[in-house]
Amino acid sequence: MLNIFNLFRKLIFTDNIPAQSIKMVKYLKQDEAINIDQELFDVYKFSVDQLMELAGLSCATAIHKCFPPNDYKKVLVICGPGNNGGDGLVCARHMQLFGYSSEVYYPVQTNKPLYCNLVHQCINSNVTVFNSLPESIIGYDILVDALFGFSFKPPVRPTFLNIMDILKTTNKPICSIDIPSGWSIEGVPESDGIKPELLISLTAPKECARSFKGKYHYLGGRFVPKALENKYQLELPPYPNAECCVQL
Ligand SMILES: NC(=O)C1=CN([C@@H]2O[C@H](COP(=O)(O)OP(=O)(O)OC[C@H]3O[C@@H](n4cnc5c(N)ncnc54)[C@H](O)[C@@H]3O)[C@@H](O)[C@H]2O)[C@@H](O)CC1
Ligand SMILES: [K+]
Repeated sequence: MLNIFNLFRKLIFTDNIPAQSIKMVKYLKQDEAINIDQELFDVYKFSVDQLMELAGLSCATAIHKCFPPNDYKKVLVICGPGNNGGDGLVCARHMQLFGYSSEVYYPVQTNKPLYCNLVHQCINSNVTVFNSLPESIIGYDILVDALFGFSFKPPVRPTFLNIMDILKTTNKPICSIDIPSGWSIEGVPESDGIKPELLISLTAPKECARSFKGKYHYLGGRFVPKALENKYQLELPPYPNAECCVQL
């Protein structure tokens, strides 16, 4: 029902933007996503932690819209070894501030200051961070998948197979940050791949998001300068007012 409504809204109007001015958002290939990321740092001089904070905040906000803490109190955020995992650490901290009880499973940690600080911030915001898998995920209401983002190259390495199996077989709602983990960025997902209910694409959706069949698809990471958007012809949808995420 919601998807039909959104399709109708997209065809007719988007927040008072006339139909003729709406273009389809671009879906990025892996190398485009990597190049845009690099340009944000090298040309536009953003720092990683700046963008990560905005990305993680937009994910927490989108999750709040779809799975509010009154109904989905206890959350496990599963963080991988790269920047996708960093987004997850930021997201977990903001979710705690939003009224969730958040915990983090972060199996492969680095000693880079950025990540040590993010872990420190979590712990000091009453977010428990585990490096071994909790015995059971029965007690959690939602799972946030921040394992792998646009730099993922299949197949999944052995260290992450257990948690990937849990994500593949759980009936808890999964919220995936940027990419549903394990999906190839440009390909079609395997039939036994993870099936998130919410996908928050960051900067712009990636090719694999065309196969997303979950209930909610949001765009977050509202930090793309107009010149960069134009250069890569991203055709981003307008974000409503001061929102940090928008439903696609
Ligand atoms: N420009 C953007 O759009 C921004 C992107 N950010 C996030 O950064 C992510 C990309 O981060 P990274 O480039 O660090 O990469 P990822 O976080 O996607 O993953 C890289 C890590 O995963 C490991 N890995 C890759 N393939 C694997 C496999 N098959 N099995 C096990 N481990 C594997 C790599 O060794 C590396 O440690 C994005 O998806 C997004 O979440 C945000 O932090 C900030 C802004
Ligand atoms: K992910």
